[in-house]
Amino acid sequence: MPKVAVIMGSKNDWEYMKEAVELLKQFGVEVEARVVSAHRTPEHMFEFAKSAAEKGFEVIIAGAGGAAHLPGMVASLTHLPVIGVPIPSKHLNGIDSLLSIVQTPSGVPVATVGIGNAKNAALLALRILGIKYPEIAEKLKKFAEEMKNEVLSTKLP
Ligand SMILES: Nc1c(C(=O)O)ncn1[C@@H]1O[C@H](COP(=O)(O)O)[C@@H](O)[C@H]1O
Repeated sequence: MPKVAVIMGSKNDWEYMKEAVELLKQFGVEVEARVVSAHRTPEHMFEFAKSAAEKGFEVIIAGAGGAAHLPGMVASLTHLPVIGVPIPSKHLNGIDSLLSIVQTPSGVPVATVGIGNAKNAALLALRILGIKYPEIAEKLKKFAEEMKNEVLSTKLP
């Protein structure tokens, strides 16, 4: 069973990040979710990122808000794909989070989704896993088909 780590800078990010966890689980992916902060728990972040591949994780999803350094710092310490979720922040509505995550320096890629869009982070992780696991690729096709049918059957008042 593929394994994805879903990390976040604060327990307060869970209200957004739980969406990614739920969707990944629906697709039969093993998920480990935990709070890891580059700012508040730097040693723990280092240890987590350095050992993530050895522990069998194949993709890391990292959510952070404000000065959102977590996804980029984790990406600098592992060769695994890292998907960043900019968490809406109190003062700047997540624009700060988005720019902090998307503007990593050349050489340290973080695939960045929209502000608060943990669902897309999960779907992107599933697409990455789908390269290796045909059953996930199949489920993604079904998911897209269902979404299409839902849109096509929409009746406006
Ligand atoms: N951006 C980071 C990092 C980091 O990047 O290491 N650690 C925590 N945070 C963010 O701070 C915001 C406020 O956190 P609190 O609500 O706990 O004060 C959260 O959105 C978290 O992701």
